[in-house]
Amino acid sequence: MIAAAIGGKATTPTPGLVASTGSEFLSSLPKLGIVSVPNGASVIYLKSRGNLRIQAVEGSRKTVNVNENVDDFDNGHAGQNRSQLSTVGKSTNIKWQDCSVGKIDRERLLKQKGCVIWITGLSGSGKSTVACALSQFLHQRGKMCYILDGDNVRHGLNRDLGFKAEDRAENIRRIGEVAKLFADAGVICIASLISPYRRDRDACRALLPDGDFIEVFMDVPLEVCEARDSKGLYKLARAGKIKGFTGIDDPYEQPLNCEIVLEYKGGDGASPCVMAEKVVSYLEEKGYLEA
Ligand SMILES: Nc1ncnc2c1ncn2[C@@H]1O[C@H](COP(=O)(O)OS(=O)(=O)O)[C@@H](OP(=O)(O)O)[C@H]1O
Ligand SMILES: Nc1ncnc2c1ncn2[C@@H]1O[C@H](COP(=O)(O)OP(=O)(O)O)[C@@H](O)[C@H]1O
Repeated sequence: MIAAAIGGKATTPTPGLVASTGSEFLSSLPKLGIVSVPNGASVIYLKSRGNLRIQAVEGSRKTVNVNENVDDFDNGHAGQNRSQLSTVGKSTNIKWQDCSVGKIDRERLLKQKGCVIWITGLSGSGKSTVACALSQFLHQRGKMCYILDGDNVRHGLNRDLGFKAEDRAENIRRIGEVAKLFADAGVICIASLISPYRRDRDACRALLPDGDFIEVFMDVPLEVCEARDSKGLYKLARAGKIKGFTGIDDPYEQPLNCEIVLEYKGGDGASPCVMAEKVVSYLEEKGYLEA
């Protein structure tokens, strides 16, 4: 019955999927559980706000995807009720260590709500500039924020990664996980990286409770980014001296349903400050600047 509720008969459900089911049946389930579905995959689910949310799926032959996000979305205390030993990816026999001080407590202290503002776009589209302007505005208002810039994180945590597709995917995954920790700390985390693949961005979105992942698309034409070429990288890419450069000979997949689009308009209307103010207004409207 659980399998029917979350995965149907033949398909493997994906992490992040939310399935509704009868309330009586739902109340009979433990908060967190593992169940096998008919095609042999194991599914870890979490009860959240009257629904079942898929946390991780492991196939019978290979791991489909693993998402260790088992935050308790109902009370903001990460990991509550995770009392059993579990397997996450290659880690076996692990147990969540809980603490009585939770996300909500930290948010009250900071008078804000933790979230992730994920700025995606081509190189030269203005991601870092907007991230910095946004950080300045928030800081001036007494709000705690932190920028995870792709370029900067590649100087440390992600120094072992290059720009081939699987390295970019791992870069995005790691930054997504770190951003999630910042949000759990109550911080407004601004992630600014090209993140060219929709699937990878969506996987980061699935790590967070609904609403807390705010995707911002820098909608700037390639010609404009290339004309800016502040680092001279487009020139090198056009000359064939950099292979696999996003927008030139590597793909960029635009968001389909992002929360905010910052569109290049030319002239005064498109200054980084105006763009950052748009993000601040969104945060204000959605209640992220108060606890
Ligand atoms: N091949 C290739 N493609 C795109 N970008 C390249 C490449 N090689 C180096 N750079 C520089 O690295 C910065 C992008 O790093 P990211 O971590 O944001 O990229 S990604 O999200 O993993 O795709 C990017 O920074 P931004 O210009 O700030 O976007 C570039 O300066
Ligand atoms: N809104 C804007 N209008 C005009 N120029 C901009 C704007 N935003 C950024 N720039 C300029 O474009 C260049 C690239 O910006 P940057 O923030 O480094 O982009 P990214 O982080 O996406 O690579 C910089 O020289 C920056 O000053």
